[in-house]
Amino acid sequence: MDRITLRLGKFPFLNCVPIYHALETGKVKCETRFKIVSGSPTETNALLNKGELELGIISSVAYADMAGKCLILPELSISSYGKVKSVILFSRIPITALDGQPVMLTPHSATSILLLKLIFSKYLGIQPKYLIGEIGQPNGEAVAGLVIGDRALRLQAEKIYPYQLDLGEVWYNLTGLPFVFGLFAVRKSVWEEYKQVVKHIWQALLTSKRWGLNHLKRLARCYSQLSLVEYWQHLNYDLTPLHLKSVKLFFHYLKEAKEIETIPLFSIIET
Ligand SMILES: C=C(O[C@@H]1C=C(C(=O)O)C=C[C@H]1O)C(=O)O
Repeated sequence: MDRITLRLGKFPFLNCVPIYHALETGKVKCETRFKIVSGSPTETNALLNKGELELGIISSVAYADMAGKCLILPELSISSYGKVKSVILFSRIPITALDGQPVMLTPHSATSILLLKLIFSKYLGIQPKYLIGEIGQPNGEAVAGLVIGDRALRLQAEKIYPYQLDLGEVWYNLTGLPFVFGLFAVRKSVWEEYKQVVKHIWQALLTSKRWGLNHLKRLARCYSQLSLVEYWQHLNYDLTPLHLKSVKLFFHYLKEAKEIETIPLFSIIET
């Protein structure tokens, strides 16, 4: 029996709870030994790229760089059909007035940053001045900023910024497609050597996701926040042909905008 311990990447965001909770808490058993490593999207992207993770969630756009060394795990993603609620551009002034204005881009994101740039350049015809960092710092010069994850949920509740753009909603209105923020990937070399082990953990993730989606209220109570049920219901965790069509369209636009060099082939593990 293989005694490898797989390092499985996860985001430290509430969006991951429905997929990971049952697996992390042992409610769903997995024959494979694994260790969960938590990091922001830019961190898990880099760790998987360097081989410091064997598999896990990454920004969807990171796959464009890593397609040579990674494969996609089926039936899993972090997506939304419309409002995502945790990928938001917050602004002090109307969004259409942001031309030439400083806009902060969170350093934790890869995909959402490019989606925002695309929305500005392709659909709004606006060219803000991009800076990397988080909004809300004292003396910060930015009038607007892209925020992802739990901080985006909190900022929305605080209502400090009067103008807000939900990027999942914009993509859906423009394309009629779900937007795929995160994909699950495994390193090719790991898949080649440990197919059964990878399949075990993939199956455990699917079982854990099913458990999570059937117990959203119970999960929300763990965080003493019943409103999380509605948040999680806005998210979608599948990877259907429609999701893949959407990622391909997104990559096509990114290539047009010279943000990525090539559109990769989408290689999914055979299960
Ligand atoms: C849905 C979200 O989007 C996240 C944003 C990502 C990115 O911008 O690279 C990647 C994965 C997602 O989990 C979120 O932050 O809640």
